[in-house]
Amino acid sequence: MKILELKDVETQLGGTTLLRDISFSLDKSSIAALVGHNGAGKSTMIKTILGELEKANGEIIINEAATLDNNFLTYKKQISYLPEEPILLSELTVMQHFQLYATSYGVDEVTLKEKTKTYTTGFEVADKLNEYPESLSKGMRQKVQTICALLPETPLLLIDEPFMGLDVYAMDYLEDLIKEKARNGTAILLTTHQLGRVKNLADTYIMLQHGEILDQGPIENLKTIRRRTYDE
Ligand SMILES: Nc1ncnc2c1ncn2[C@@H]1O[C@H](COP(=O)(O)OP(=O)(O)OP(=O)(O)O)[C@@H](O)[C@H]1O
Repeated sequence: MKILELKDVETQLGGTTLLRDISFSLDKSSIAALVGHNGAGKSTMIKTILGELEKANGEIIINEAATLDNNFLTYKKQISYLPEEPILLSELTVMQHFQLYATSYGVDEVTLKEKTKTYTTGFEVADKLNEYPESLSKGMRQKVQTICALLPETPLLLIDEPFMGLDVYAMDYLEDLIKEKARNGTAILLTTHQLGRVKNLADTYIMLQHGEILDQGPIENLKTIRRRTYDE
């Protein structure tokens, strides 16, 4: 079953075309890596799927039904998103952030409690639940934002640079969690520059260059791509 499908998507901003002729799909339980040089259009693609950037042309379909055009709320509720930079609120404690995300996505109290315990222990932030974002390190804020995105069970999870700012132990833990999410049915699209790590994580890759898809296919094929095209 296709969880996400893009057909001939084009995104423009201020008269400039940032993405053109973007077509790909993601199956249930699959992990796709969006790769490419700085400025290739990876974050733009994520923001277009989220509806933060308005597409100029084409179609984006979730769960073979909802689109941004025909049912915005149903569409949005099926996506969980981990941004490149944490966007935490200075007025809320760590636990209040988790409660906010849980409430927004209808995660029940028991599940919230269980997941909070598991994830905060795994990411070594269990003693930070009553802290405010200002008193956390950059990596800790990233961990809190990561946990927020992992709390809901949505069909689609979008992750912009999942390993940014995390220590090696946290990266390994997150890799396991992403794999577990996929096993449970979630389709995951992640952007990354860490090709070595993504080869053990993703099933497929989509390579962007200057806002267009240069190449896509099974992750094994990434090994054969010339270093000139994408330097490891
Ligand atoms: N707000 C904006 N206004 C104008 N141009 C933008 C804006 N945001 C991004 N762009 C342009 O869109 C293109 C794609 O940028 P994007 O951030 O999607 O790249 P990326 O592949 O995510 O890069 P990186 O690996 O550096 O994160 C770049 O040419 C960038 O200059």
